[in-house]
Amino acid sequence: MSDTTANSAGQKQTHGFQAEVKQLLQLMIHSLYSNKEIFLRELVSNASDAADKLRFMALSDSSLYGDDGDLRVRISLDETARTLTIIDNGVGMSEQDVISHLGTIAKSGTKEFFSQLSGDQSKDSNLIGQFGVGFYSAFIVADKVTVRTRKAGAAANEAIEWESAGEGDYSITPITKDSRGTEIVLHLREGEDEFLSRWTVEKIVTKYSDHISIPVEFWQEEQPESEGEDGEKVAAVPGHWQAVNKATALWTRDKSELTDKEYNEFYKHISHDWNDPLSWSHNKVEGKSNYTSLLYVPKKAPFDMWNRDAQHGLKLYVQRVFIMDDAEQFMPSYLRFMKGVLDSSDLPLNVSREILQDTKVTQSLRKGCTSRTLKMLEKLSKDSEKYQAFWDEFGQVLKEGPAEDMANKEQIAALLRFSSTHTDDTVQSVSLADYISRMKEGQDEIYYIVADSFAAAKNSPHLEVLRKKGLEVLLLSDRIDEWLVQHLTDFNDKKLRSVAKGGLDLSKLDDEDTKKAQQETEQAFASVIARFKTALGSQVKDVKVSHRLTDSPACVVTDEHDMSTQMIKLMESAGQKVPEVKPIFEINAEHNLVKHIADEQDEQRFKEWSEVLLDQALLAEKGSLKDPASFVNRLNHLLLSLAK
Ligand SMILES: Nc1ncnc2c1ncn2[C@@H]1O[C@H](COP(=O)(O)OP(=O)(O)OP(=O)(O)O)[C@@H](O)[C@H]1O
Repeated sequence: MSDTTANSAGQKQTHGFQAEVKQLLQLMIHSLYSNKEIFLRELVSNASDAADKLRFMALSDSSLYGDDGDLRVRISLDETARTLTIIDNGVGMSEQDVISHLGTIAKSGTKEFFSQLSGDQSKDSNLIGQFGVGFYSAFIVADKVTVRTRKAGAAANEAIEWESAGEGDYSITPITKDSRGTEIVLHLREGEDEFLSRWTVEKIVTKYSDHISIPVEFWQEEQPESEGEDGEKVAAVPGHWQAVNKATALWTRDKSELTDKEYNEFYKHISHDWNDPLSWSHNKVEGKSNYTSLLYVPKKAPFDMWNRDAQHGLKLYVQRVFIMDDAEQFMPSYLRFMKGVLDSSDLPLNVSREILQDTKVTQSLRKGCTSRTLKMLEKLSKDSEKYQAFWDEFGQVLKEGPAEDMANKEQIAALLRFSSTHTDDTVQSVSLADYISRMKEGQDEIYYIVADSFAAAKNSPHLEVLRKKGLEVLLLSDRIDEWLVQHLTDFNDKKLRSVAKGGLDLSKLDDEDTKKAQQETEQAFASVIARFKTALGSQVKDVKVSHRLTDSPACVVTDEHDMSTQMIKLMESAGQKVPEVKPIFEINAEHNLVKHIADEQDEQRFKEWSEVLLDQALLAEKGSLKDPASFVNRLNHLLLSLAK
């Protein structure tokens, strides 16, 4: 069966696996055992990728095909030797390729993956699935794997044999291999005889790899001449390789003839994800633009979603010829979690990443894919359970949308979900439309607060009067939120309004009696306010009677057009110089502590109280003080004087 011979000139060398590979192999063998048949999916998937890569290289050098242009994968079983062999005539590997691909893990997210392992087998098996199992899954069922490979364009005697028992090391030997491509021989472990059964293996291949676009073939034994039902002679059929799959690119097939299972398996093939996708959208566009897109929303975020250098994007084909993986030009960054295939008839076959950067075709494809994705998410949002699962994984990325994509701002805003005082729950499930539907009569703005944490937002003194009036407030505490509200200033003609800023005016919602009472308090308190202003001097921009507090004695707010506290913190943490922003100090005239201070006749003591009150308010707002020691000293001094 094998077309290889040992290369007498070559020396066998032994190499150690990278430490992570050893760990991954151990984990895989133990955690994925109950799902062991997936090794076939992984190896057939790699063979199909190898065919795609060869086709791509042959676009510029068709001699790479040699006399072997029909790309395919073959699977053969040998009961006596107890081996299962997968043979492709794809791109193959050089010695260097073999060492770097089959001895190390060169993937972004590797560190995060290993740091998240828990030792719990079922949890870890899911993590491995998400991370991608790939070639090493062969060791779930094999106690020895032999790979023989010859790279396209290399001579027969430049082939390589890689062999390992999946423990600490592997060997590499130069060999002679007559044909191009890769042959992977799995020496099955004791007890894995089911993978020697043609029927079983064929069934698994059909289950997982029906969508593979090249033929997956099994050997069909010779059929001797026989007699038909009516005694007629049926000619002998010689032994031949026969495909068990449809071998057409799945996205070129008609939607109506594709099953969910096929879509799911295809997703796993292109994404290297373990889970089924959450949803997909398959579209053929004809007319001004001609392309087919098959876009998937994954269930789980990849390990490297927050890594700026991580690769993402669609698999690009031009007229069914694979061109590149991770073509990021067709999706905006805030949709970088999307997976899928784009097959364009308008791009040239020799298109490169550089050319893609700024062609009209790219722009129109990007527009099409973006709009398709947003529609898909909108549809998904009708199923609140599924959409919540999506939001919990990818919501933070989608929140980058309004800043990045002005044209689709309103549509993206409709997809956003927040925590709010309606539920007071950390789960972000409130849409802006939900919020608007609950707005009180006379309310024409969407209220929000941005804080460092959910607890800080939820317990902020700024919410006191809004809670009392039954006005809902969005509780924002993700890192991206301050950035989001800078760009998302309104939705459905309703302005978004920070409750921590000076411009908040709830008087429209108050009845005449309340307004009158407020005016009276302001007048009665005018002299106390003047004392506060003198006592605090340049520490504050202004001092006012507050109408937003019920339980707290005081709070600070930023002037409507000043930079918000949260924005200042973000800029400071990014090492940027921020101009000093003085707070407006608001006093709750009804609070007993404030009444006590107002009665204080000693101006020195009044100043101390004012400063303690201001520091308290700053602490509640920012979570820290510039000079905490002085605050503690002043507070202790006052406490002592009260204790006397
Ligand atoms: N049959 C093959 N022909 C040519 N190259 C191959 C073949 N099988 C594996 N490789 C090379 O080895 C690399 C590693 O394969 P492996 O399956 O472990 O990872 P992957 O396919 O890149 O991603 P994943 O681990 O998510 O499946 C591949 O990217 C490819 O370069």
